[in-house]
Amino acid sequence: MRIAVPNKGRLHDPAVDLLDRAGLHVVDGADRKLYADTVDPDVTILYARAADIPEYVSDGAADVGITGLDQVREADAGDLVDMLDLEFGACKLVLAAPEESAIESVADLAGGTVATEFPNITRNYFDEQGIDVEIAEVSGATELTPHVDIADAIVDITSTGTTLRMNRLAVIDDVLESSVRLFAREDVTDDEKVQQVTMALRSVKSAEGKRYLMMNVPEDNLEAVEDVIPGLGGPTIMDIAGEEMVAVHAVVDERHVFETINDLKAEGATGILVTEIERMVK
Ligand SMILES: Nc1ncnc2c1ncn2[C@@H]1O[C@H](COP(=O)(O)OP(=O)(O)OP(=O)(O)O)[C@@H](O)[C@H]1O
Ligand SMILES: O=P(O)(O)OC[C@H]1O[C@H](OP(=O)(O)OP(=O)(O)O)[C@H](O)[C@@H]1O
Ligand SMILES: [Mg+2]
Repeated sequence: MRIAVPNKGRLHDPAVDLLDRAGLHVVDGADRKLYADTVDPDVTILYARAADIPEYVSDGAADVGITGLDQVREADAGDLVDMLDLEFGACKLVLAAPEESAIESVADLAGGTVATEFPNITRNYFDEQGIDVEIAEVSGATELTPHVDIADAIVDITSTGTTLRMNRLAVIDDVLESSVRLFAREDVTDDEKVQQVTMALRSVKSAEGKRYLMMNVPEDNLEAVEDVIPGLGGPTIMDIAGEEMVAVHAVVDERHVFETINDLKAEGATGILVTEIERMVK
């Protein structure tokens, strides 16, 4: 089974880090190599440009790929199945025009020109709106084009909004919300290895933002303690030999840890430990 992973750019490090946390450590992955092995002899990595990954997966050079939804939509590369939202690389494709221009809605662009690195997404967007525009494909610095009379508006990626602001461009409409996903070719979604890799990555995502609480609780207060531990199924309770205390383990949302610990202390819990969780396999 082969996984296509971004070879450089902003998606490379988080993708490799995620595979690592899923236990799929890359071995012998020296810089600038095309392929790398992983600790699983049946799983190899193919390093490719984020924009090429959809095509590589649909053509069979890899079976699954890690790349942005924007890249998959732009590639129009056969039927890729969105297996899992990996939740990094979040950004939006937006339609934007110069702040001082007369363009205030999509309709104002009829007969105009829109510059973009995403001609297919842009074409589909305007087709759906029933608005006829010329599309000027560029390969970067899209934000400059409206200021040099190449285009009236752009469709481009924004995340913090800094680049749009610096170029005095106002958002007219959201075109696509994107984040990095695990994609699989349709014919391999049920393969055992594909399922195993998906499960491993999902287990890392499930553990993010969760903490493991361990504590000792007087037997008599157990019910009260169970009441203050929020959600995620009942806690695990273990007898402590020869004592009138029980050990309680539970998974809680990180956001609730501060409050929960205060509540637990009030109910007589002692020796409370809070630890991170690497993976949660359901
Ligand atoms: N602010 C952002 N700008 C660009 N891409 C982003 C941003 N936030 C998330 N992404 C995602 O990263 C992808 C771009 O990956 P890419 O490998 O091209 O990174 P890069 O750092 O822009 O490298 P390059 O120098 O090749 O442009 C986008 O298609 C999108 O899915
Ligand atoms: O909303 P912001 O946080 O400002 O991010 C958006 C900018 O980031 C990307 O460029 P990138 O840094 O990838 O440079 P590039 O044009 O060389 O790809 C993208 O093309 C936008 O220009
Ligand atoms: Mg870029």
